[in-house]
This record gives sequence, structure tokens and C-alpha cells, in this order.
Amino acid sequence: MIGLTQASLSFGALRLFTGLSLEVPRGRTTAILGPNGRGKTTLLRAMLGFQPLDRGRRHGPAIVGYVPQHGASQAKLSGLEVVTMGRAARLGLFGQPGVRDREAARAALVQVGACHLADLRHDRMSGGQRQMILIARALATGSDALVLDEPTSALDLGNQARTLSLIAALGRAGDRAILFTTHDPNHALAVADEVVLMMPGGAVVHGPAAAMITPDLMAELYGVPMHWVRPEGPGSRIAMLPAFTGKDAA
Ligand SMILES: Nc1ncnc2c1ncn2[C@@H]1O[C@H](COP(=O)(O)OP(=O)(O)OP(=O)(O)O)[C@@H](O)[C@H]1O
Repeated sequence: MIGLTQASLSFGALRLFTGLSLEVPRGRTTAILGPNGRGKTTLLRAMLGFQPLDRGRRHGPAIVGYVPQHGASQAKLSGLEVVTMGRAARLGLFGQPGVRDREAARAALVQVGACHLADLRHDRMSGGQRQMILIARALATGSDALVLDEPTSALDLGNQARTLSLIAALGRAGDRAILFTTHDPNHALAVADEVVLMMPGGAVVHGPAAAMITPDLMAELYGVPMHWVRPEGPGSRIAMLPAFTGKDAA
């Protein structure tokens, strides 16, 4: 569906990836993890076809639903108007959205549970509301591929949970290739089938989420010890946390 074949990219001495082959098929969800500045956004942009490669090939649909990191507010546009912008790539140069485009936008709002935001100005929405509108805009493209750059990073815990549940539900529907970046291994483990680790030093490894989200690999990725926390009780979920010295240190 969407992927790279034998792809290499460096910025001067900074080697982002070399000979990387990565495929996100329809019905699968892939998460990308790596330290700050390692190249996660650039890898997404390469998958989208926005970032030229030094070597190798990108393949995928011409139209991809894209949710950028900290998506800018679309001043003065209503929620529905922002979502309708997702149809732009399907209109001609001077084309105006028609009935089908407005229907697609409304359907996307329903899908993310944000109909109540249709008439609210995007620049007056909270961060979580804006994010739902930007995800709806990506869905309104009608693309089979959905790419999200740190979709939870600016959100409170409630909105993180809602956004993760939505991505997981879209994944379970099985009709899209989904790719997202995250700084939280727990989010990757809960939502993704496959995980890509952009290791310090230039290596990129990928595989099934359960094989990639381990204390050893996470410690190597982030440079701090990591450990599992196994809570008890119904509804609890195993979590991976970094070890650090807190106020209770001896
Ligand atoms: N067009 C460019 N030319 C040169 N360097 C670039 C270019 N685009 C990005 N970089 C550099 O590539 C590196 C990776 O940036 P990128 O934004 O992809 O990292 P990231 O892993 O998404 O970071 P973060 O977790 O902080 O969001 C950074 O050092 C950045 O400055």
C-alpha cells in the first residue's frame, strides 16, 4: 500500500536511514519511535513523497490522509470547512467542493465523533478538538493511507485516550494502512501491529510491536533504563516506564 524500497537519506553527516525497505499494507498499523531529532518526521515525509530520497524508491497512493505535528489552526474557518479542505486534492485547480465533497466531510466528522464541532471556528477550538478535526480532514481525503505525526503529543490524557481509541478503531476496520510517530512505547504497543525503531547512530530496525517494545531495545533507543510496570485489577494495562531519580531518592 505505502512504503519505501532500499531507501537512503542523509543530511550532511546526519544519517537518517540507509537501505531501508518498509511496507505498511492495508489493514495494518505501524508506529515509528526514536529520540528527538532522529528523523521520524522526515521518514514520514519520505513515505508521503514530500521528502526526496538520496537513493531508493517510494511507493503509495497519490493522495494520503496526513495529520501534521501540532497542526496549525486554520484561522476563521469552521470545523466543517477545515474537514472539507481534505477534498482539495480531488478538485481541479479552480474546482469548488460539491455535494459529494460536503457529504464526505460530514461522514468524516461523524466517524471521529466531532459533529458538534462543525460550526465552531478552528482557531477557537481546544487542542484536542483541533486534533479531531485534523484527523477528520485526513479521513475526508478518502485515501486508503493515513499518516499521523505525533498525534497525541499536545493532548491531555483524556484526549490522548480518545485519539488512540480512534486510531485503534480505524485500524480494526482493516481497510487502511496507518502510520504514526510517537514518543510513547505504550501507545505503540496498544495500537500498532508493527514498530519501527530509529536507533541512535543511524540504524533502523522494525518488526512486530511485541518484539520491538522491550526494556532492552527501549533502553538502547532512549539511553535510559526502562522497565515494565504490571498493574493489577480489571481494565489495567501493562506499561513501560523510564527509570529516573525522583524526589523519594535516598
Ligand atoms: N531539509 C532539511 N535539511 C537539513 N536538515 C534537516 C532537514 N529536515 C530535517 N532536518 C534535520 O533532520 C533531523 C531530523 O528531524 P526530524 O524533524 O525528522 O526529527 P524527529 O525525529 O521527528 O524529531 P522530534 O522527535 O524532535 O520531533 C533534525 O536534526 C533536523 O534538523
